[in-house]
Amino acid sequence: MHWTPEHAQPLNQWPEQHLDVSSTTPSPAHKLELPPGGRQRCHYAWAHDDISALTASNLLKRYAEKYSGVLDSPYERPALGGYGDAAFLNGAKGDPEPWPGPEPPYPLASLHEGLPGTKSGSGGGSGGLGGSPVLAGNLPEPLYAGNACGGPSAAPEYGAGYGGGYLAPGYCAQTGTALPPPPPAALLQPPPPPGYGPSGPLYNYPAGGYPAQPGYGALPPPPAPPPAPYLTSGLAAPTPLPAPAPPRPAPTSYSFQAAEAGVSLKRKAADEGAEGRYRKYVYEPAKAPAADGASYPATDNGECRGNGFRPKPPGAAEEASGKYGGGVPLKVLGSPVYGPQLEPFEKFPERAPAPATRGGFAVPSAEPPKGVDPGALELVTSKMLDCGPPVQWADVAGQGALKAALEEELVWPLLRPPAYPGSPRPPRTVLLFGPRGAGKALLGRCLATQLGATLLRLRGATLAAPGAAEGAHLLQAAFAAARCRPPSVLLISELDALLPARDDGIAAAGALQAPLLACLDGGCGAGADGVLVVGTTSRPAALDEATRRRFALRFYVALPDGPARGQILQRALAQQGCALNERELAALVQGTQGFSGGELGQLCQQAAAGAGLPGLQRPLSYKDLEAALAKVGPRASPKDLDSYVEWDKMYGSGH
Ligand SMILES: Nc1ncnc2c1ncn2[C@@H]1O[C@H](COP(=O)(O)OP(=O)(O)OP(=O)(O)O)[C@@H](O)[C@H]1O
Ligand SMILES: [Mg+2]
Repeated sequence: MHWTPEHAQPLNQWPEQHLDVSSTTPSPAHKLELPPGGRQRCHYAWAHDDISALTASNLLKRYAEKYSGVLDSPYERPALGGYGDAAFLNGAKGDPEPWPGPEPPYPLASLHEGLPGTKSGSGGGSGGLGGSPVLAGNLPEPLYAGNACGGPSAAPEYGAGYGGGYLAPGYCAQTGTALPPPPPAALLQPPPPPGYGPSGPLYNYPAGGYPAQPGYGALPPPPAPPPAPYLTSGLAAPTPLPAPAPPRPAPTSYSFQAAEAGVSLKRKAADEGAEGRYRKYVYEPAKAPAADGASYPATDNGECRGNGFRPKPPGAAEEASGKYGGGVPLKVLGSPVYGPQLEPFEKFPERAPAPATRGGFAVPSAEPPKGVDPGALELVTSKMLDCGPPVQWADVAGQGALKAALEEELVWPLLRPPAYPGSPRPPRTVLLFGPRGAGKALLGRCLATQLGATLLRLRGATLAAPGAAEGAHLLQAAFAAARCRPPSVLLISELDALLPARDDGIAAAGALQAPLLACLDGGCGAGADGVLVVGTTSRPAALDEATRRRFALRFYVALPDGPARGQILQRALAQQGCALNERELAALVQGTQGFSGGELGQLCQQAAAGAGLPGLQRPLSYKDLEAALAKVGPRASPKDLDSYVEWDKMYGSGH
């Protein structure tokens, strides 16, 4: 880069051509800033305040080049210190007048005046400042593109805010700090790595841009970095971020739901139109019994199996209409195969037979009990063993809450194996108290059926009749027989007959209490896990505390309510061929209020006896029953019923 005289231009034209002068009229502030007597030298000083930062930077670079050219010139090179800024830039060689500011300003006019190249005009001279147009023309275009010295336009990348108009009217030019010249040594240093600059951390973007953050859309493009006016020419421009990623497509995670919604909506509309509120259920065809004889295979874990209906499985409609139904609409398929059985009394679901494994309740006893007379044991077994038909829960009319309590608190704990070795034992004694004929013994039989146990029945009056010694002997034999046949249920009715409070003249009354308590302690203790003792009494108040505490559960068996009475009557009359209409049955239920189950049975027997129909020559009529009502009545008084309720509140287990 050498300056030639033919390319020289008048120095007074140079600033206008090569500086980004946006205004030729200095502002009043600038005028005031001019030093006295220095207008000629510094009349362009205000102009560089108005140039853009990029232009000033490029100008600095250019000056640096010129410094470098001077240093590289073949002429006798003065010492670097001989080009002191003060002397050189002020245009007066040897001018010792220092600039006031800490950093020298750019008095361009004085600079040109002091250029040695302009005076010598020798070819190959150093790059004096007057040779800047030549330098601009010789420099590669990209290096100086856009600058005020050689570029076609003056910093087009800057907005209006950088054009000089941002200066406030009262702005005072900082002559010493406007544009500090960078040290030439810094310019001579090797360029830093690409992408690194003075503000490297700020603009040191990764080559590929920032990766998109998961879960968010494309990041908005960061603000474009300014063109780094102070970067050296060899620095690479910051890597621009890639173009904003196209907008993310709509989330597809709901495509399944959307597709399903389309199908399900269609199906829903069809089902609702065809089946209405029952669209969720479908007839389940009968399944082949499992190999082990169970009604349901073990792998079938469907819900609501007992009632024969189950939630509609996918494709079940097609199966029903195609594979099983043969196109027959679902609503004409009839009742389900596994529908609930017609319960004679109330809708208490019939339970499955007792399972083969009875948990801790079944503990077989191999050897006969010691100390028990074999004759007595044989007598008890033959006389007291109940071989009646099994009694299911549905055979007991009414008593829904009581049956549920018995099942949950007695049957299930007994049938369930112990949770852990030290788990508490389920109750082995239960007391059922209530009016006579209320169904206490019936419930005892039902418990034996549910437990799959052998039922042994004892009556307190029967035990006490032969005397205390004989009664105790029989009592011990009964418990021994129960232990020999586990699981077994020992049903002791009229329990109060064994207690001393009884005043019916039986001599043995009260004498059997001690043997009873001893048998309860031994027969229902840890050594007799397979025995359940069910005591019943219509006089719970006769039980002393010791006897009462021997029974872990105490349930009140109340008289049957209206619906239960109707069911008991229907069953009893059906056995005699009597069929009452609804009105007659309702009137009969109304007229038997306060009757127990046993008394309702007596009523039907009395009606048949009164009609003189021992051989069922004709069915019973309502009039026969009306006539029997005059002879059979409830025995439990309201006072007695209140006493039961009170005792139940005090000692009952509740249900
Ligand atoms: N809830 C009931 N459902 C059907 N039958 C019943 C019901 N309650 C009582 N019975 C019938 O009444 C009769 C007497 O019942 P049960 O012997 O069980 O009464 P109880 O309470 O034991 O009387 P008691 O106190 O005199 O021993 C039985 O034939 C029984 O079938
Ligand atoms: Mg009884």
